[in-house]
Amino acid sequence: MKVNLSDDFKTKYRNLLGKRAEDLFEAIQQDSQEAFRLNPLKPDYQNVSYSLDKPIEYSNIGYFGDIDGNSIDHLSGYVYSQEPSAMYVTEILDPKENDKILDLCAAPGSKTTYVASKMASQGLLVSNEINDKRAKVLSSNIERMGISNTVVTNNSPKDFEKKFGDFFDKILVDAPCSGEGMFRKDPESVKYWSLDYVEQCANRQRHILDSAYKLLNAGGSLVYSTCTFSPEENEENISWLLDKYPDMHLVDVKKYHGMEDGHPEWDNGNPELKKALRMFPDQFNGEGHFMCRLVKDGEPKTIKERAINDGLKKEDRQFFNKFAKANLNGLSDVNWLRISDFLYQAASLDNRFKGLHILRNGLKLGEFKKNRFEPDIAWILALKPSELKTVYHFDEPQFKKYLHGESVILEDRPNFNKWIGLSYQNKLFSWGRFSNAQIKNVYPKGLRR
Ligand SMILES: C[S@@+](CC[C@H](N)C(=O)[O-])C[C@H]1O[C@@H](n2cnc3c(N)ncnc32)[C@H](O)[C@@H]1O
Repeated sequence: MKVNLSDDFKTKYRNLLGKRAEDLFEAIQQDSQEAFRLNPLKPDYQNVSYSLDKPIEYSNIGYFGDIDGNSIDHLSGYVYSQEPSAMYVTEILDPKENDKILDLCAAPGSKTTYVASKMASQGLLVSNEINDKRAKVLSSNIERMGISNTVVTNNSPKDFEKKFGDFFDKILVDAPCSGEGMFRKDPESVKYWSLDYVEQCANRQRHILDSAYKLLNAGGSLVYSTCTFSPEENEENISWLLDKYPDMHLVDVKKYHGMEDGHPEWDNGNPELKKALRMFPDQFNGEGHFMCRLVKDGEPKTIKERAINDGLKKEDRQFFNKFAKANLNGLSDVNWLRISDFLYQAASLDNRFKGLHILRNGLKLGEFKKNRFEPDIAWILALKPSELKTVYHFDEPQFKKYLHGESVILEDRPNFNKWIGLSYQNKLFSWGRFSNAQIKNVYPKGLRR
């Protein structure tokens, strides 16, 4: 589909880029670059049905290629579709296993799920999204990828300031922007673009950056990224932050083939801005992006957790242990948390979260029903086959039937325990409730196809 670039857009970029602007306009009319990531949180994670022949040089889990949202690799969280430029944002954030990380604009979750996959289920990741519908999508993507160290919140960045103060080691602001770098991926988005819209976005981004500064511990890193070319939303906002907060400074990030320096001449001429990174689709094999990493001066403060009560009732452990004894090969010691009738393996028991709108705190293990415990899909997506007493491997017709919402009859009438893991192509994707030679369908209605 042709992208209809407005005269204002063309004039603006002819002024900034000179003759090169024509190459950029031409690149915007080409197909966008498809890519995907593997998920190292899964066992045997390279076992996917997609070709791994075209690796992305700066990511050890990223590959060029397209994936199918109905494939088992996708449904079981072994792959995540993400275009190549966006992958580099997580690389420059450089998540480490015991970090406390805040992603302030996280939905639908491409960067956050990459961050979590680098933290190996350790530390704490808070994935926040201000828009409630988008926050739900974020939460389901986190569930699909089997992530357990993440609290998903649905708040404005400002809501965190009083509660958390300078709590976080690393913060990602992947800001809502005018989206110029995504025009060819989403040609409809060009309709919203105007010179005024760029200004509005830049203004909103400053508010988010201001919160991010306040939430960052001394010595911590802030990564700012947009998928737009406009200097107002990029270099100008970084200059604004550096002027307002002199204890912040830009640091160099490695630039691979086709990645370019930031443009000081599009702003106040400060040569530091060259440390930022730009990707233009006429030079780089990906969509348009801007990103940079800033560090806050000083020695990190020690942050102590202020633990809340886990909310478990007396009989909860009894019901849960009964379930575990019958269906699992053991149980590791985790932070339990009961919220209404649901049991979580909490990512955090810190009372700083009190009053925030939390969609998910860690891993939802299941629900207490009358005198019993029933496991949740989120849990199976985070378990390994070796942790379950019984895993039943479906063939293709059985898999399709189950995915469609039907039960599956086992002619050989095996003698299984009640809750079994279901796998297809060696990937766990659902619980099954076994009774009387049948695997009863418990695949969530919203996921059926
Ligand atoms: C570029 S998208 C984030 C994409 C996401 N990081 C990913 O990789 O999948 C920006 C997000 O910021 C959210 N947003 C919009 N206004 C906001 C505001 N004032 N503060 C924080 N986030 C906002 C949008 O709803 C949107 O989900």
